[in-house]
Amino acid sequence: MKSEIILYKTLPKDLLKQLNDHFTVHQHQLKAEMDTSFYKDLEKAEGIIGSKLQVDRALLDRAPHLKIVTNMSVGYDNLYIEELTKRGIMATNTPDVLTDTVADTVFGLLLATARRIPEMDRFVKVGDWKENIGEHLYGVDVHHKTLGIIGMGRIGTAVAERAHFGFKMDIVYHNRSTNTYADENLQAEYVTLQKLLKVSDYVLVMAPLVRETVKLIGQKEFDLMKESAIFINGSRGELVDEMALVQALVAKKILAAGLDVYEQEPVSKNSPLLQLKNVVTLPHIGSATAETRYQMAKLAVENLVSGLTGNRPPTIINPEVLTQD
Ligand SMILES: NC(=O)C1=CN([C@@H]2O[C@H](COP(=O)(O)OP(=O)(O)OC[C@H]3O[C@@H](n4cnc5c(N)ncnc54)[C@H](OP(=O)(O)O)[C@@H]3O)[C@@H](O)[C@H]2O)C=CC1
Ligand SMILES: O=CC(=O)O
Repeated sequence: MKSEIILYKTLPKDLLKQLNDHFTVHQHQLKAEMDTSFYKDLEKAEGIIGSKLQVDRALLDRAPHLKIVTNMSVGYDNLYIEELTKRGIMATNTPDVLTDTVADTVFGLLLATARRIPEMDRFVKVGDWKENIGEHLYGVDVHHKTLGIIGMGRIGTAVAERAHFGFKMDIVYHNRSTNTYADENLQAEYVTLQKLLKVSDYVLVMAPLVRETVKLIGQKEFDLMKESAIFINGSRGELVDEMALVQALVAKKILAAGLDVYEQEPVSKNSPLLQLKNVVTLPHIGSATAETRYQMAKLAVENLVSGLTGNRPPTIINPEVLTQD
């Protein structure tokens, strides 16, 4: 008999076929509150595949046969990894295949914020371009400035490569450990978080959301930044105290911000961030290109098929479950 699995994301036809060849697939929509039919299928499911579903103890209690949770994203803050591991359930994510695409998005966001590209686009389209623009609409340079990266991992490093080779920027970074590749190849300098905030023209947050990084950047951190600093968040909204960010922007403690992620997603249309001209907002599109989303879905399917056919999933997060009794 085929294993039963839950799919809660749309897949390209060929990948859906692959799943149907191996499993009985129950398709659901991700909702804030999953409905009764989802929980009915969850009772029999050996695998689940999709992204953003909160996999917590309450959900796992309703999934007695679950063997693998396959996240179609690199971030896995929606998964309670310790609990999954305790229960011997595999968890997988999709690293690497999205790194360059997310780095492109982040660098695009940085450029758009510095050079006020969305604002200038509106300026032209509403017919305000009647003579040469004045100084009040000037942007600021990106090349040869200092970029501070909090979270110099795969994506942080790919952003640093763009900054170093393409824009001749100086790179400082903060992690819990040093990044030898970045030190040796990008002349990046490991610094304390305080120093990074003080010296950077651009501050980029690219660390994962874990207990220690919740509200890592708040009022105290914005106070340390330069008045000319541009703040970019490409990781998760919860790493930033959003009210403190609004206050820093309104009080002109920093110059501008570029955001792909928010404390609450989709961001509320009443969020003060949306009223500020010096904020560039994207709808969490870091990896959202057709090619990369396909590669992420392909890797997720590979993880699921491997995990449920007795093979090691290529990007397992908690490999210790494979050797548990
Ligand atoms: N906007 C979007 O669409 C996307 C957002 N993301 C987000 O980006 C994050 C990073 O992805 P990726 O680069 O692949 O992950 P990596 O694990 O490769 O990099 C994360 C980096 O953060 C550092 N880090 C971890 N904890 C801390 C901490 N407490 N303080 C400072 N640095 C820390 C790690 O270094 P060390 O262990 O030495 O501390 C590591 O260098 C994902 O977790 C996800 O949340 C990812 C893809 C798309
Ligand atoms: O936010 C996206 C991810 O892949 O993580």
